[in-house]
Amino acid sequence: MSKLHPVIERVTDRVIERSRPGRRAYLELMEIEGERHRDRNTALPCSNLAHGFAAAGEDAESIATRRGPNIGIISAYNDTISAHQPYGAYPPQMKIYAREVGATAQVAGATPAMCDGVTQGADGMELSLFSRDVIALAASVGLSHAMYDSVAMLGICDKIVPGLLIGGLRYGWLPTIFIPSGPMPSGIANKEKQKVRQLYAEGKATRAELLESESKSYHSPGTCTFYGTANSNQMMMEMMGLHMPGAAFVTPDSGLRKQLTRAAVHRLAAITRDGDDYRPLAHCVDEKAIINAAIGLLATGGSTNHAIHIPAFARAAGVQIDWGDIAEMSKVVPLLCRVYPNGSGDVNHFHAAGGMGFVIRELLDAGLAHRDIMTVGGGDLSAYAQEPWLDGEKVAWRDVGPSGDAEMLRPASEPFQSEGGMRLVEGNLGRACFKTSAVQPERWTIEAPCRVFDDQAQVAKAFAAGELDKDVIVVVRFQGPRANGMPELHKLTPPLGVLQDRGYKVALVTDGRMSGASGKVPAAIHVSPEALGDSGGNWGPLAYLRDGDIVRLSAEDGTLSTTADLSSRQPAAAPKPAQGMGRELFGMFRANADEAEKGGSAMLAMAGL
Ligand SMILES: O=C(O)[C@H](O)[C@@H](O)[C@H](O)[C@H](O)COP(=O)(O)O
Repeated sequence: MSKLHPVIERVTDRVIERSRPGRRAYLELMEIEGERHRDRNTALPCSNLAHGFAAAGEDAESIATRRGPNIGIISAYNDTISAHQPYGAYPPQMKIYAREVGATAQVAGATPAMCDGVTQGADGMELSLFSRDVIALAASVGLSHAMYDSVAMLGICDKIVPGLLIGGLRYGWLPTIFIPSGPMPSGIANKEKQKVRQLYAEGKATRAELLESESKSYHSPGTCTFYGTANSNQMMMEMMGLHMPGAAFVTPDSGLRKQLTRAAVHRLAAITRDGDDYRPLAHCVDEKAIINAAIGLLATGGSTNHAIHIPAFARAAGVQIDWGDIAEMSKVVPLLCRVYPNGSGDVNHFHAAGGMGFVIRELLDAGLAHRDIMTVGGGDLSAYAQEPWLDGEKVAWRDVGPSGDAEMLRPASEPFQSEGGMRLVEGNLGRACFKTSAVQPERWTIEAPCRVFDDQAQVAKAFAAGELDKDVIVVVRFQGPRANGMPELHKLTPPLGVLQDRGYKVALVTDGRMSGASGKVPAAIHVSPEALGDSGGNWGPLAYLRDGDIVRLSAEDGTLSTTADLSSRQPAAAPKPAQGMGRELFGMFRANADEAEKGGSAMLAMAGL
């Protein structure tokens, strides 16, 4: 068995040490809660219990007499978001699978699920990050019925998995499995789609041509096929051992998908407190599992959104991890994958080439991931270094061979880069993330005069007027959690991509987010502290920048700085919080949110986590 890399060991020890009081308090609470709910039927008075099974039909008696485990399903189903559309059919099917092993299943609750693709560049995007916390709250409400012995989480997309995980972790005495439904089949190549978008941005393609190309990309139920936030979530659930092994990227209507879901339900009946293989979520998600999630992100060049979500869900488990920890590991975790936007193939091609089983085997063999974590699949993370297949009617697992496509997936001994896909940049403009995996190394350093904007629409206008046809660092500020909920600014990619292709040195600096689908243009994102002042009147450095200031952004030497003297300036006036599209209702989330590096969450901050 390979020895753990000393840097991974050092970072893990540091995270364990830093988290000691929080982790202890969390585990103590979970232990007390688990004991209190050990026998849910005596814990719940009869009238309460009867309310809970009144509509359970043929399962009512079993629930009433506690004949077998009762699985709570938290579903983020809706049929507008393509990845979640298949979930509509899941609960009735899951109830049948539960009965096969003497268990029952009930839908404990539903959560919202928003699609960042639908809301990209639109007002609704300002609710997106906070929707993660709404989902955590909604999951918590569902589980508060206290009727369950284990939990099935039905959620895939960007904020949904982190939100479900945060909610689930507060019920961490319950064993919990995430059940994905898989990617849609590949449509038009993602690079083709981007090309048409750039042509449209330049006025060289019509709206009809653009819509035709987009509909060839987004064309059926299932997760979008680029390696963005949703698919990075799936990767993380594998790295943390919270899926059935290898469930991430099996297409929605395949027989294998069905059998994986069936196996997950059977497993949920087997790993409860009453059995002899108890696997509570609180013990599965420990410091090592959280470190594994970050390592997976680095090794695969995953979504930058997880630089925000990992610290957030870690807090829900009593663990503190920050960008310094992730950046230190990035120096030794090699980049093993090139999936669009970091390459040209999509997640279906990635899966066919060996997928997550290959990545996990390589990381484990090179001592770059923690093997000794408690997983839901059984045993430790070794089970996830395999791939599922159909042996007759049943799912079985087998070893993964060599990479089926060296342009997309490489062994740890011959990686695409000797380091991971993300770097920390910092200086007198703050601290930010730079996703290196999608950017050509010759663009890792950009130094140029900046143009400062207070929203993305102003950038589009300046681009259309030709004002950005030069070497420029585009600063988009007042996009942090407190200012406007920290939207993704992915709509900036086509115009900035056009400028880059015209031969200019371009970069983006923002306290907002980019999408997991963003790439190509160098960007310092999630700049912390954000520009908008906090309750103590401390404004972030971006609030003091002016047009023409020289800004240096370098992933090579880890810099984000300006030569301008900001000390004698007043901060710029911040735009007023926007109204409409429900944004006014989210005032309390904005007012109390903490910095992106901590997860950008009012809910966690106010909970004292
Ligand atoms: O973080 C993400 O992964 C994105 O938010 C993603 O959820 C969204 O759908 C993209 O905006 C679409 O990306 P394309 O530009 O590839 O269509």
